[in-house]
Amino acid sequence: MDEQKVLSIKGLLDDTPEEYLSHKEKYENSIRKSVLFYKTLHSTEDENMSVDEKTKLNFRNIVTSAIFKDNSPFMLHNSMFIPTIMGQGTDEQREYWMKRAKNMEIIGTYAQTELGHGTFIRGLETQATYDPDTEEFVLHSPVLSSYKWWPGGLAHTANYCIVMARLYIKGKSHGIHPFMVQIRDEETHMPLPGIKLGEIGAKLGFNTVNNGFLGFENHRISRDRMLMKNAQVLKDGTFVAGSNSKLTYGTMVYVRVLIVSNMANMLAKAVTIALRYSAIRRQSQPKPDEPEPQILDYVTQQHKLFIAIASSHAFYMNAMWLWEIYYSVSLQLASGKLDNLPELHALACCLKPLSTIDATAMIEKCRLACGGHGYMLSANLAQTYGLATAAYTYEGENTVLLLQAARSLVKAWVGHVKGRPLKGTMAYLAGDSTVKAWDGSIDGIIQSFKVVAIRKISSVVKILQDYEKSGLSPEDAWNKASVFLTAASEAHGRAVLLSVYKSEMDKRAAVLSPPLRKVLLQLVDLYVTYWALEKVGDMLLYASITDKDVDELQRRYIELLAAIRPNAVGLVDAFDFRDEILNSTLGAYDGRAYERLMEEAMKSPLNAEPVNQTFHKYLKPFMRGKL
Ligand SMILES: CCCCCCCCC/C=C/C(=O)SCCNC(=O)CCNC(=O)[C@H](O)C(C)(C)COP(=O)(O)OP(=O)(O)OC[C@H]1O[C@@H](n2cnc3c(N)ncnc32)[C@H](O)[C@@H]1OP(=O)(O)O
Ligand SMILES: Cc1cc2nc3c(=O)[nH]c(=O)nc-3n(C[C@H](O)[C@H](O)[C@H](O)COP(=O)(O)OP(=O)(O)OC[C@H]3O[C@@H](n4cnc5c(N)ncnc54)[C@H](O)[C@@H]3O)c2cc1C
Repeated sequence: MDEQKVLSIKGLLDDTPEEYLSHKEKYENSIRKSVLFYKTLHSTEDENMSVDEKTKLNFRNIVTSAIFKDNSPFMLHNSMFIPTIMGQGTDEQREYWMKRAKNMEIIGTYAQTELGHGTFIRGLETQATYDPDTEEFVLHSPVLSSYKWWPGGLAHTANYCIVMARLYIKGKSHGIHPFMVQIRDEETHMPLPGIKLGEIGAKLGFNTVNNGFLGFENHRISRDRMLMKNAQVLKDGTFVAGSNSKLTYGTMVYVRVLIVSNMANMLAKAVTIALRYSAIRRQSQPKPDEPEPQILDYVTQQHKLFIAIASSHAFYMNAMWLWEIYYSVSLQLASGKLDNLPELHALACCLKPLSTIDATAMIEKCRLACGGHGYMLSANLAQTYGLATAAYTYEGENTVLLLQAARSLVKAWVGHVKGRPLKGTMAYLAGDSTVKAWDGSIDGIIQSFKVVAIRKISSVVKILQDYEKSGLSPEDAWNKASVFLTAASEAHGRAVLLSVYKSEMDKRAAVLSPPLRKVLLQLVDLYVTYWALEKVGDMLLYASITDKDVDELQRRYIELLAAIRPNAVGLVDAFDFRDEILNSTLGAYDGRAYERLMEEAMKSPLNAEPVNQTFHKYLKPFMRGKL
C-alpha cells in the first residue's frame, strides 16, 4: 500500500482513545475518520466497468470498509443503501441514484425496522399512500410503534434513505415496498418538513454508527421515488405486482451473505490479537527449574484459540462459495428465473446464524484467553465482541432465520418422502441415513454430520406430523416443535459449513506449496475433529461412534494442536492486519504489549494530575468526618 495511503490510515488513529471521548465526540471523530477512509482507501468504479465488475467492486468496498472502519456512520450507505438501489431500482432509477450514491454526493441508509417491528416485515406500519391527483406518495407514521428505529447513519449522517413502507392505494394495502426518501436538505442538512429524526442512544457497541429514528407526518414524495423494479404503481394508481413479493427482501439476503465474510474478518482480528499476546505473555512455572512458559504453550490455550483460526478460514471459504451462488441467482433473477431463490434464502438463513453464533462465542473466548488485559478496552477485544454480537440480531435475528431454513428443510424432506427429487445443497438428504461403522476420516466425519442432519430433520418432521394428527393446527404444531426445528437447521448448517470448507480447501490445495498445504489441511482436520467432539452426543446417537472412537478422536485433536503450535503465530500474521486496524495494545506486531498498555493508561484523563479535585471536595472532608 503506498505511503500516502499508509499516512491516511494513520489519520484513522485516535490521538485520544475513543473510550475517553463523549458519546457526541465519538460520533464526530468517526465522521472525520470515515471521510478520510473514503478519500483514500475506497476504490471507486469507472464508467466503462461491466455490471459484473461494478458489483464485485461494491462487494470488495464493503468488505474493505468493514476491515478498516466496521462501525462507521457510512456503513449502511455501502452495505444496504447502494445494494437496494442496484437490486430494487429500475434501470432509469439505478442510472440516476447510483451515480449520486457512488460519488458520495448523497449519503443513504436503509430504514426498515420500526420500534414495533423488526422481524415481522409484513407487520411494518409506516404508510405510503398513493395520491393519484398529485401522483405522489404520502408517507406517514400513524403511531409511535411505526417510527423507523435502528437504521445506521439515520440520526445525523444520511440525507437520503430507502424506506420500507406499506403501500396503500385507494384504501387497499399492497404490501411492503422500497421508497427513496430525501430526509435532510442537501445544503443545510436540516430535516425536511414532516420528518422527525434523532439518535436512539448509547448501545452495547456500534456507538459510532449513528443509529437513528425517523417519523413521518404526511410527508409527500413523487411517484418516481418508489423503487419500481419488482412492482410498479402507474400514474392512475394501478398496482402492478412483481413475480415474487419476496424480491423486495433481496437486500437482506445480500447482507446475510456479506455477514458470513465479515464474521471471518472479525474472528481473524480477535484471534490475531489473542494469539500474539499468548506468544509474548509468560505465566506460571509448571517446571520448577525452568523459566515461565509462553501461555501459548498451554494446551488449554491452544484449544481456546486454534479453532478460531480454522473457523475464520471456514467462514471465509463458505462466504466466497455463498457469494458465487448469490451472484449466479441474482443473474437468474434478472432474467426472471426464480427457482433457485428459495435455496439461496435457506442457505443464507443457515450460514448467517451459524457464523455469527460461532464467531461471537469465539471472539469472547479470545478475550477471556487474555486474562485481565483482555478486559481492557485498549485490547480492542470487547469492542470486537460488541460488533460481532450485533450480527446475531441484525439482518434477521438468528432464531428467526434458523426457523426460516427449517421451513425449507421440512418442505424438502416431505417432498422427498413423496418422491420429489432433492437438489443442490439439500440433495444429501436423500442419502443413506444409517451409519454401519464409524469412519473417523475427515470425509467420514463430514458424512456423519450429514447423517445427523438427515436424522434430525426426519425426526422433527415426524413430531410435526404427530402433532397435526393429534388435531393441532400447523401453526401450533410448528411452534411446539420449534426448538427442534432450529436444531435441525443448525445440523444442516453445520454439515454445509464443514463440507464446503473441506471441498473449497481441496480445490485450493492443489496450487499450494507442500508446507502451506500441510498447515492449512491441518486446520481443516482440526475444525472437523473439534466439531465432532463438540457434537459427540449427536455422533453417539446417529453415527455409531463408540467410546474407543471418541478416545481416538481426542488423541487426534491433541496431536493436531501440537502440530499447529509451531505455525500458530505465522497463521495469524498471515491475516496481515496492520496495527492501526487491530488497534490493540495486546495484538501489535512488535509484541510490546506491556509498553503499549502503559502508554494507553497514561492517556487516561485521570492521569493528567496526581490528585483529583474530588479529594479536597469530598474525600478529605468525608475522611475528617466533616461531610
Ligand atoms: C461486511 C459488512 C457487513 C454488513 C454490515 C451490515 C450492517 C447491517 C445493519 C443492519 C441492518 C438491518 O438489520 S436491516 C433489517 C433486517 N431485517 C430482517 O432481516 C427482518 C427479518 N425478517 C424477515 O426476513 C422476514 O420477516 C421473514 C422472517 C423471512 C418472514 O417473512 P414473511 O413473513 O414475509 O415470509 P414467510 O411467511 O415466513 O415465508 C413466506 C415464503 O417466503 C419465503 N421467503 C421469506 N423471505 C425470503 C427471502 N428473503 N428470499 C426468498 N424467499 C423468502 C419463505 O421461504 C417462504 O417460502 P415458502 O416456504 O415456499 O412459502
Ligand atoms: C446494531 C444493530 C443495527 C441495526 N441496523 C439496522 C438498520 O440499519 N436498518 C434496519 O432496518 N434495522 C436495523 N437493525 C434492526 C434489526 O434488523 C432488528 O433488530 C432485527 O431484525 C430483529 O428484530 P427485532 O429487534 O424486532 O427483534 P424481535 O423480532 O422482536 O425478536 C425478539 C425475540 O423474539 C423472537 N422472535 C421474533 N419472531 C419470532 C418468530 N416468528 N418465531 C420465534 N421467535 C421469534 C426472536 O427470536 C427474539 O428472541 C439493527 C439492529 C441492531 C442490533
